[in-house]
Amino acid sequence: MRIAGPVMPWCGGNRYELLIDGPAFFPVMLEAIGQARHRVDLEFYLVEDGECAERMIAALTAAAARGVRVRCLFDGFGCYKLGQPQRDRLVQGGIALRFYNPLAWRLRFRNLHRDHRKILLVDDSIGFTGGAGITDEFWNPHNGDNYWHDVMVAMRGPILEHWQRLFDAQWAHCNHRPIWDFPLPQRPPRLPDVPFGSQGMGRVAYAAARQHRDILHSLARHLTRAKRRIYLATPYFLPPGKVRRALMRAARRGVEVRLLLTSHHTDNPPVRYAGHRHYPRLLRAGVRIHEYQPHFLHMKMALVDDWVSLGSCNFDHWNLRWNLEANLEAVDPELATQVASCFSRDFAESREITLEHWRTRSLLKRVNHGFWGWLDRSISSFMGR
Ligand SMILES: O=P(O)(O)OC[C@H](O)CO
Repeated sequence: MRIAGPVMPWCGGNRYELLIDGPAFFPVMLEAIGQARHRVDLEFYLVEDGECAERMIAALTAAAARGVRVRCLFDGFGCYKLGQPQRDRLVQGGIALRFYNPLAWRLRFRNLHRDHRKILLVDDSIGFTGGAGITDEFWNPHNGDNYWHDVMVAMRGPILEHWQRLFDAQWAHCNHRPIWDFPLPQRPPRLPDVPFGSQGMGRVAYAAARQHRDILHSLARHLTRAKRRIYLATPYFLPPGKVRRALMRAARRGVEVRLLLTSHHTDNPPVRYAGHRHYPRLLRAGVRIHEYQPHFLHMKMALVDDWVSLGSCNFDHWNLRWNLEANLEAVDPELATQVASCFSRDFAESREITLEHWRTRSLLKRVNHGFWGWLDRSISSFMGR
């Protein structure tokens, strides 16, 4: 498989389980590693020293010690808070460790290319993807109630073979041919149609900078065809114009369109402010906007009618320009129900932003929205969006 190349097909007969928040998904992931017999592959953007990484390293080195082949592919920037002692422990524990695009002066803007994927594959038996990183923000067993709100999905079935192909290709390429050396596509990829009436259908949708963006094209296609509902969650709301326009058009034709976004609990206030500049037009078109109150909302998940897309992609123009991303797309009644319930609970714990509320925002907020919005626009046009 060429890394910037083919679109993955749909395949049936898969089973999914949505796992909500670190205290739910990390123990399941660790248990899966504990039961590995042949192979564990891990590709993660964010990996930092702490209790969470400690548990993960212990599970990985224990697997390697009993003869399991363990490979870790971490992003060269996302893991900068993973100290040398932990890296040494991994390597001395028999784990093959690679880094994607470590920072270097000579790369200049190309330092912005990041491997943002979050994938764990264990044998051919179970795989996980979602939005989390291996850091204490997502799970600290000693501090149970304080976490970034995110989801991972556990996957079983033939789709694991496609995830394995994606991982193997990236593992092989990461030390050789950088993504920017691949030619830009002449036209958008040809996406396979969603099969009708099956259970457990799934597809690996991925992005590789501007060279391959099937996550975006697929999302846009589903937004355009939506009939009943569109629920979309992202922590960094800077969607490409194509996505914004599709959301507004859907709302105008009567589709229930609801966004789940961050509140003041965010790790990046400037990005939140920059995204706010899109609120008025979306609200006028009939899009409902909810800001999640209990924690930092970090999940990236879309439900369009019964089609689900969830994984690493924030659906924002920055991620889609520079990053490697990977999402599960699924059409499966059980998963759609789990995702819809997750959204319903989160909407109930959110503050809905209305146009009236928007018009009465403070002067300081207006200045922030204006400044950060202008900066986002200016940098994007400088980079030739
Ligand atoms: O890039 P994400 O969406 O995985 O989020 C990670 C945060 O940016 C860490 O600050």
